[in-house]
Amino acid sequence: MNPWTEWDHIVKVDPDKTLYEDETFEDVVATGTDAISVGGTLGMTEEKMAEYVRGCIEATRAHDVPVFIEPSSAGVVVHPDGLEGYLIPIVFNAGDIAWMTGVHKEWARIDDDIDWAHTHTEAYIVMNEEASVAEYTQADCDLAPDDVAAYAEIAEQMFGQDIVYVEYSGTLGDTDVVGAAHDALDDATLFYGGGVHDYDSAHTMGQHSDVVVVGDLVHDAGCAAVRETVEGANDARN
Ligand SMILES: CC(C)=CCC/C(C)=C/CC/C(C)=C/CC/C(C)=C/COP(=O)(O)OP(=O)(O)O
Ligand SMILES: O=P(O)(O)OC[C@@H](O)CO
Ligand SMILES: [Mg+2]
Repeated sequence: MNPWTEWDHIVKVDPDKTLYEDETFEDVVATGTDAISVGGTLGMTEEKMAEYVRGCIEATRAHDVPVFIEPSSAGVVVHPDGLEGYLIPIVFNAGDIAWMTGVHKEWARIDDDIDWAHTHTEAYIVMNEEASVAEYTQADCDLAPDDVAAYAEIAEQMFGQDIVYVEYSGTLGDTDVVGAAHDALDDATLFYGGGVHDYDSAHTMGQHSDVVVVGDLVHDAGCAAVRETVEGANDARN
């Protein structure tokens, strides 16, 4: 069984940002999140990625919290020992086919060490036009709930995707949109990310998705706030 089918919550740390005050990766693990993914869009380098991934792997060694890399380009993928795997975005509503196959082709061309057994794809639907990721991928964010549901449906049924990711990076999404994607899936897992900042927002989004992803909060407000979101996401499932 795919590990994410058991998850309620992911912390996404961005190597281009610092942790909150003097917090450590151990503090991030102690929030009770189910997995850590390392990724971001802007300012990413292989060095920053390697340093953050190393820190996360060391912090999770004594715990059962897997660490994944979620790359925004082929050049930032590293292969350290102890990494659980790779979550590779495919942007279904991108304005350029590069974000569906082009950069992936390029990755396969330049990286001879791809560990396919631990590489999983995520069918992204990017919904916040203000986010860097929307600009980066020239995403068409002008979508109604039935458009998003249809993208989710084809991602699972035609493209065999096990993860669909409704991405509102930076802002809390529309529950009608998120819920429509959720309802459109049979067995695939719906990740929701964007603007989750407290118990209530995590609980609400957790009720309309399978896994809640929390990003900026860990950098901007710290682990006490993240812990609340873990509780909200857990309670939404139970
Ligand atoms: C083929 C390989 C190895 C990589 C390419 C994978 C693709 C298609 C990436 C497209 C961009 C994407 C969906 C990246 C995922 C990470 C993400 C959404 C980070 C959050 O982005 P923002 O919050 O907008 O960016 P900042 O926080 O950096 O402003
Ligand atoms: O940073 P936030 O707004 O929490 O978004 C989380 C994640 O979906 C970003 O890729
Ligand atoms: Mg961000």
